[in-house]
Amino acid sequence: MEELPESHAWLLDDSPSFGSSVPDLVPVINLDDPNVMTLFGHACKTWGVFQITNHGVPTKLLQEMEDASRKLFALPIQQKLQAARAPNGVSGYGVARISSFFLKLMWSEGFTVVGSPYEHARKLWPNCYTKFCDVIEEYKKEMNKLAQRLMSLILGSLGVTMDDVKWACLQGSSSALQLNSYPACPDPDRAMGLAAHTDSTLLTILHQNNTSGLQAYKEGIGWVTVPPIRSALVVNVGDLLHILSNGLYTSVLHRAKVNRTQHRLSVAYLYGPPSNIQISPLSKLTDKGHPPLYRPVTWSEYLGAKAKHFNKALSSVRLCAPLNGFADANDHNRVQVG
Ligand SMILES: C=C1C[C@]23C[C@@]1(O)CC[C@H]2[C@@]12CCC[C@@](C)(C(=O)O1)[C@H]2[C@@H]3C(=O)O
Ligand SMILES: O=C(O)CCC(=O)C(=O)O
Ligand SMILES: [Fe+2]
Repeated sequence: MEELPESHAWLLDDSPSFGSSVPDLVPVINLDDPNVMTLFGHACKTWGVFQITNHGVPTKLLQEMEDASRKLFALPIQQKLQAARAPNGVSGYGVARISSFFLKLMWSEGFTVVGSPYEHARKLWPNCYTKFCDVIEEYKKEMNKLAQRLMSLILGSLGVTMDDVKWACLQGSSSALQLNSYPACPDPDRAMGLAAHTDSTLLTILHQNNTSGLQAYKEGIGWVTVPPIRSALVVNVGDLLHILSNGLYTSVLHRAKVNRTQHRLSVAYLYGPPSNIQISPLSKLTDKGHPPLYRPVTWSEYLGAKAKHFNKALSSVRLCAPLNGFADANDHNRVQVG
């Protein structure tokens, strides 16, 4: 394709936007650093996004996941559509589910895995789906282990232990895997890979291939690129952690831009609590002067709120107006989202 179709041309007015020469960089935290807990707390408070190194996930597995994803998106469209996400379903192939909130189309395709990948993988490769499924299962296992470790550090940085949060040690936490593909685009400045959003998770662990595109929004600065670092994974604070920390750690608004020459791939591990556990601000963080700002909500209920209200979902579970008069970061009224 030589020209961007009008259906995909976004009217973007989001300056200032910084590339790699930002005055302030997204933190990169070495998990072996003796100060890791403090560094996590600071990054969650000031950015809501950071990169981690020495995370222990085998490089080979990250590469296998990337290869499996590339293989999937390289299939002919008719074959991918065999595994299309059902209208009210969550798993399968399709456009970003937030697409319905925007007039323009995004320059991307996705594949979501909730639970077992077998049903959809069989439709993609009727005779050879085992390798794909094995990689997905192994990836989910490693990511779950890492997410529990990150959660323990994040709770620690809030002065809380995993024992204080009864569900945190429970097996059966819910998760989803989102494979994203952003083909090279003839007019990347006017296109949008994945529109600005926050994740509904506790936290998201993102692996991006060697092509930049992920941007995070920082109050007072604007859109900042999160550069791909080969050995690093990106961690986003999601809306449920925002609620759990009573707004101390803010869920990060982020988006994916596209590239003129390179095909970009990313794999997001969306980590949440067991689906029917009520999440509310930690009692250790609230008192008379700091009342709980959000009502208890389960992950399933919150995903429903997100599907209905999108960027107003966090406000929809808010109990009282913020004392400082500012809207929630997620009520990104000042940031153009579509
Ligand atoms: C668990 C989930 C979070 C998610 C909706 C989903 O059911 C599965 C896909 C997830 C994802 C990935 C891309 C961005 C996002 C906003 C979307 O449209 O689908 C998130 C959803 C979310 O965090 O709300
Ligand atoms: O592709 C990216 O960098 C972002 C993906 C993302 O935000 C998501 O899957 O939720
Ligand atoms: Fe996201």
